[in-house]
Amino acid sequence: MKSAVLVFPGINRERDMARALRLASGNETAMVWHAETALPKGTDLVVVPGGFSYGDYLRCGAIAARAPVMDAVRDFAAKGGLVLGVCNGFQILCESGLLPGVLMRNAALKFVCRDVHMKVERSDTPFTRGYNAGQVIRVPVAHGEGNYEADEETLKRLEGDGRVLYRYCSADGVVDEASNFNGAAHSIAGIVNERGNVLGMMPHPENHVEEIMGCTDGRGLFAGLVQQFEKAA
Ligand SMILES: NC(=O)CC[C@H](N)C(=O)O
Repeated sequence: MKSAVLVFPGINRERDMARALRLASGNETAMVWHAETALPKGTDLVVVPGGFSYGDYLRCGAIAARAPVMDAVRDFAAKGGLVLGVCNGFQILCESGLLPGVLMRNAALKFVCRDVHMKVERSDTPFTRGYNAGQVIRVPVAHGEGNYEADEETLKRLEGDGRVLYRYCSADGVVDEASNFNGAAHSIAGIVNERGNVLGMMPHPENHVEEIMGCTDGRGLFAGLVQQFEKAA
């Protein structure tokens, strides 16, 4: 699997992401600067990583969404290429129109940095095939604007089409107000676009991939993506 990680000024998780991708795939990852107008030839997966692009000015992700490289990402996605956005990456994908909805300030208006749990809603997608449907995984979050919101019609379509792939829950899988730490509509942690090739999620699976991190629950996402390309080869 050939992956490309985008780099914007203020991003800080790009190396964690590149490491997780390398551990899973055995290949080096291309780092692509925001001012580029093309992606490396043969790219299978584009990752928009987490951080504080452009200092979170205006709204998280609003400026990065207008960077030159995002036109190339839009073309790539339009051709069916896989795009993964994590945290600030999810915000950038929403701001760039690749995903519906918006990430608002966390309900308690505080930055939250801790481990949370989320449920994998289905396992028959490139972004979840490394897990079982209904599996509960532990993942870190670190964000101030993770409260996913969309209009009623959009939420209905997301649910009806099975496009909510990850949902916040308790350690034993209960989806309720208590486990919905940032106030997201329908406890949404991650969604895909209509075609199913663009995923945005707030938690950081790349930070739970090695024993030394205290948890390896994030591995499934990367292993599943690698499997996807092994299958295609
Ligand atoms: N870890 C991140 O990507 C943080 C995203 C964004 N800066 C926020 O605070 O919401």
